[in-house]
Amino acid sequence: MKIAVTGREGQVVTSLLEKAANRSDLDVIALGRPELDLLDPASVHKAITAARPDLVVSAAAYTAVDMAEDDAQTAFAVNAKGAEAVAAAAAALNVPVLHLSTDYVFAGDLDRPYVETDPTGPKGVYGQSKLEGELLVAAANPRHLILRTAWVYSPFGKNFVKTMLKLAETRDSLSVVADQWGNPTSALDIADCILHIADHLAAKPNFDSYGIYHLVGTGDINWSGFARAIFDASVRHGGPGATVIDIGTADYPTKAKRPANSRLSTAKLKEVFGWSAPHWQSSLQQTISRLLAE
Ligand SMILES: NC(=O)C1=CN([C@@H]2O[C@H](COP(=O)(O)OP(=O)(O)OC[C@H]3O[C@@H](n4cnc5c(N)ncnc54)[C@H](O)[C@@H]3O)[C@@H](O)[C@H]2O)C=CC1
Repeated sequence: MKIAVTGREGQVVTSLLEKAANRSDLDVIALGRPELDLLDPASVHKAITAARPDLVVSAAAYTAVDMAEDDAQTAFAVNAKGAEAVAAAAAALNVPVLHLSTDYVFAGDLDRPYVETDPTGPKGVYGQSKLEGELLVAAANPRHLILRTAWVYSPFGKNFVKTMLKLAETRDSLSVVADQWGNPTSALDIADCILHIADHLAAKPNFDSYGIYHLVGTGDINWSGFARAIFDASVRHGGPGATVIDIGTADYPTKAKRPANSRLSTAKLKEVFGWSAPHWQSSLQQTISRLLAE
């Protein structure tokens, strides 16, 4: 099976390439700039058509949440029109598209994990652009799986885990928000899930449960609890640690507003695809031990 994935250096892309390297039956091709630029829909069509994949994974995005507040035009061009071009190129080849989306499509004011059918209500430009992307992807390709994920970390790229470990090299204590809750998600687990879904689709040519799915790590925590777990694991592996001080969102102003409750229910993913992610604590241990060994 040949899978084309958008982007070259992203956390999810890199994880997918690494996981697929263990599978001789899979050929994953990463398509990124300059050949595939989400700001240039013609380049998207050209690159995907030339790759002739059996499945397209749409993982590249404008992910700078705070910068997006001042650069809505680029965020929408990449996350909405760019995503639409990826889905349309897949549709033209008559193949499914797996599109990554986000918890930020929700306002975060519910007091339970969000299910796929809950009303959306993004609080910032990034979330609005990703929501628009979901709608355009769904309209462009009936064979779409929109995978909403959240709180992604990995040994690759930029993420909260790497930032915390870096800060602990020079700081004894750190203030971290305690009133935002979510499901930490390893990009390597996202890659496992994508490959599981790819196998599922290949085995079931008549699959018809296309639509939106939530894909996050099992278990939830707030950011300060996540930071403490990172330092506990780091110290256990001989790495740096720091004391975490709980603060409120109001004490840490950011340009873009974040949802207080980012928790996503993954029951639908488990029911339809028979897959669920490991507990976030076990995936975190693996990432920390790997980062500290590097
Ligand atoms: N990182 C996170 O915490 C979360 C990420 N997501 C979504 O998951 C997906 C993957 O995220 P990550 O791997 O963490 O992102 P990342 O920021 O690590 O990588 C983004 C990738 O997109 C590429 N890219 C950006 N602009 C592009 C353009 N104009 N043309 C072509 N490529 C372009 C970058 O080069 C990079 O390879 C994205 O759709 C993101 O919106 C959803 C929820 C949380």
